[in-house]
Amino acid sequence: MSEPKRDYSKRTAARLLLSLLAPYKVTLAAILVAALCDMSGMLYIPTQLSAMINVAVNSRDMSALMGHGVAMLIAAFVGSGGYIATVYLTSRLCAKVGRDLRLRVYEASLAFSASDFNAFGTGSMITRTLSDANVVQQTLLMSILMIFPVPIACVIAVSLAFSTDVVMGWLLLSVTLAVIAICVVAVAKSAPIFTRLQGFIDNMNTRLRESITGVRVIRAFGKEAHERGRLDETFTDFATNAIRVNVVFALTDSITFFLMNAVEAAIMWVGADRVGAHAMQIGSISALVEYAMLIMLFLMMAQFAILQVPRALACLTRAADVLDVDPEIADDACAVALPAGERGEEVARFDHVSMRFSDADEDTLHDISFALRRGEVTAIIGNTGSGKSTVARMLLRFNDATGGSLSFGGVDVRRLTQADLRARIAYVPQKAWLFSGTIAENLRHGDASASDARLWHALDVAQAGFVRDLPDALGTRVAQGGTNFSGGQRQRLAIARALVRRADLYVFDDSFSALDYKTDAALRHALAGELTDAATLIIAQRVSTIHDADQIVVLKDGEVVGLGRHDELMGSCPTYREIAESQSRGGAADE
Ligand SMILES: Nc1ncnc2c1ncn2[C@@H]1O[C@H](COP(=O)(O)OP(=O)(O)OP(=O)(O)O)[C@@H](O)[C@H]1O
Repeated sequence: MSEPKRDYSKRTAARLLLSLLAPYKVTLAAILVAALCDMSGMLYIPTQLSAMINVAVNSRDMSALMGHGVAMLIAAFVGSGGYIATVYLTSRLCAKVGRDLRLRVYEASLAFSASDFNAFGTGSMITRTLSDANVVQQTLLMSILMIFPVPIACVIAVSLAFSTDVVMGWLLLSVTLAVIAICVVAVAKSAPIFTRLQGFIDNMNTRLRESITGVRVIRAFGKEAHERGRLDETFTDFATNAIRVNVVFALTDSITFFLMNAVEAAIMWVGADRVGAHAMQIGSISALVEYAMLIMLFLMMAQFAILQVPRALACLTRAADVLDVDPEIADDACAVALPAGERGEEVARFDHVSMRFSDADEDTLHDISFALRRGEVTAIIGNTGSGKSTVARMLLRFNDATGGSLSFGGVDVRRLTQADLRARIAYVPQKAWLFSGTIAENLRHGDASASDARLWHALDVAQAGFVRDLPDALGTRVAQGGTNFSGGQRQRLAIARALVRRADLYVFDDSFSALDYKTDAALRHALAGELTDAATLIIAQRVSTIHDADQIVVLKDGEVVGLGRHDELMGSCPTYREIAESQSRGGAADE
């Protein structure tokens, strides 16, 4: 499986972040104003406190004391208001950015072909859509609240310290630079580990998913211990790296806490000398201690947030990788619409079509030619792996022809929009997948506006009368994947879902395989009366299922080796005769 193109340059991540923030310029401006109020209020309080102490020590002027007290109160209100507004606006902004990123990645993945999707893997796509977007959202929140105010706070506090006393200014500046240096080292050490951690989450997701969905196979083969070992290895990789990061955190925190206390002691020590030398007033010591504590606190918080930045950049780049993919199947810029009410007799035509999967070395289909006509049933039969499902998927443009052309309604499918094309086709996939919800909701995937009467009619044609016996009938809950129904019931519900749609072409990809012969025959009989106005394509393994088809395409290793009705093929096509005879020997041929 080839890895998608990856460019871990920070510019891609930065560009994506800017495009995510672009719609929220006004909110960003409001956050800037609120943060400035918060910062000014916070730093103004120690300045006023220092002035208050100096007044109390020197003159005991009550009105001056009251003035400083009122100024402190106003600063406290402005600061708190600014802080509340900053947190509120930032939380809203980041939640919206997270939502937008998730939506963008999800929408991009909807346009992926199977091989585009395989290039990333399901586990990684889930991590990129959910966990990565969460990391970006949280880091953006922390960055705005914890990193963004730091330079402003440091510059203001160090300037105030210098204006109070030059020696104290140098002291504060030196400690600030020392803590910044520690932060830089800690970030440099932990950034690569954080980036690796995201890859480990991918691995955990992929393996966990595999072992949960395959739990029955694991139990049936007694492979619990082996599977536990595989998961244990993945969890241990993650834990080992997470511990390494936490050790860096713990060391940095302890050093910074030590420096916080050391700088407080130094300010007291040096400050006492400076006050003794009448170089500054005693109240200024409290202001300087406050400035120092604020700087340390901001730097510590910033350091925690900065450590998340490389991980968030990696997540943004991983999202950019998804958004940068040019989907293998894309709508033509000059796509034409199928003429409304186009009712030509020939619904679709394969004209010398060849198809090679992008990751394959040879063609899966070679030079296929046949037409699907309105009112006719076309069947495809062939050995497993002969390319039957690939033919069906090409009709829906899940894969494009690499040679020849496939037309729908007389127009090359590559010149139609995918939505227009798929709206004309009702498809029952090989694996009958149902969504969590009710039976009615599942059936209305075929047509959202279908009435209950139409749903019941489709269920009757699909031989899914068992729904009538369910206590909640159409309102019966369906578990994810439809696992609360049997394989045959799921197939019939998937057939009914397709029948709810009014289409020009109905494609049944091996959709009768889980049905018993009697139900299979009853279903085909009901379908024959129902789909007289559309083309029908039935892919089947059993000759009995396609016995009455108007034309049967016999596929062998991706080539058409026979085309005709049952009786003709029995005489002219050895491959078909072999399949039919092997089934009749097994008692599975014509009823
Ligand atoms: N995404 C893919 N990438 C590469 N090769 C693929 C891909 N999907 C299918 N193939 C290959 O194409 C061939 C035809 O597959 P296809 O599913 O069309 O066969 P089929 O006749 O429907 O088989 P079955 O009867 O078992 O469902 C197989 O050899 C398969 O391995």
